[in-house]
Amino acid sequence: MLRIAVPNKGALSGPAAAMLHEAGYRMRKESKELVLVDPTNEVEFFYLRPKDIAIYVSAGKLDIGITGQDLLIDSGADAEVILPLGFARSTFRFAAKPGTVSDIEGLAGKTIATSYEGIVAKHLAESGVDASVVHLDGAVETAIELGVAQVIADVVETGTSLRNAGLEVFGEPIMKSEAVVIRRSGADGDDPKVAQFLRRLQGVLVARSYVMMDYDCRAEHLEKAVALTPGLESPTISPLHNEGWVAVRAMVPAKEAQRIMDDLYELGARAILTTAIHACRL
Ligand SMILES: Nc1ncnc2c1ncn2[C@@H]1O[C@H](COP(=O)(O)OP(=O)(O)OP(=O)(O)O)[C@@H](O)[C@H]1O
Ligand SMILES: O=P(O)(O)OC[C@H]1O[C@H](OP(=O)(O)OP(=O)(O)O)[C@H](O)[C@@H]1O
Ligand SMILES: [Mg+2]
Repeated sequence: MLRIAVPNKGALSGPAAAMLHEAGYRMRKESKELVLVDPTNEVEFFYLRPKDIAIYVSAGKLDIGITGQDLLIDSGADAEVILPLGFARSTFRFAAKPGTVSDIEGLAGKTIATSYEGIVAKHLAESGVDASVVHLDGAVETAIELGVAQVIADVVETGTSLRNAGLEVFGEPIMKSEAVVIRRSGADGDDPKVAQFLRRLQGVLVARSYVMMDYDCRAEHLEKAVALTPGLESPTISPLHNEGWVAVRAMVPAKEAQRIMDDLYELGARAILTTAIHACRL
């Protein structure tokens, strides 16, 4: 049985559950379930706090886990990223009241509130800045107004939380993050059960970002049409009953599908269709 740590709550838990469901795994029905066995797929899911997942995985009894890259770094746990998952994308930044602190040197002697002490301490040490760090569990944006700190370091996605608190980011982003699959550093890289799990998630990532495109075009336009839809390996070309026409089938990036359909139409292609891909193994 493959033993997998998954986030039990917070920003990562919903999207992680959705991705696992799309990959064909059983999901818990009730948010109080701590462990779920999926015998058909030979996996066991452990629902854990996102911040703790890297620590559990590095301890060795769980094979892999889904967490945030920032949480992995913050924990200092001996685990490594094996697959980025493309959701829960965020940056990690310093922020303060406008006109107070505006660069990293200005942090000297200040108090910084954060839920990510590990990342902040590492960054301050690397920058050679001496500042105090106070740990808060969440809602860090309020810490300045309530006199706990002069600066915060927190996850920023849209910036809405900072704006609502009247704060402004300063300095370069401390790090970028997204959800990732991790394993213990130095774990067996060839474990077939892990490889199969990763292939399933990669299948979901591809299915989400590509569509299947079908169209008919005149044989003399085929080269130009294929240049627009080269597919992943090579498009499938089938003869049509009408002489001089062919049918083309290729995967295209979903984001570019509408532009490609316009270009194909201009070229004389017709019956241009896109269909969603539900799963795949490349
Ligand atoms: N608004 C957001 N947009 C994108 N990613 C986010 C957002 N908030 C948190 N994350 C990411 O989610 C992970 C944090 O998950 P966690 O569950 O600890 O946070 P949370 O949703 O703020 O929950 P909590 O309420 O327990 O603090 C981190 O990897 C972080 O970068
Ligand atoms: O830039 P934004 O789009 O506003 O997103 C970032 C905010 O989202 C998260 O907070 P959450 O809602 O999880 O509350 P928390 O502070 O209690 O963690 C994060 O901690 C930031 O506060
Ligand atoms: Mg939070």
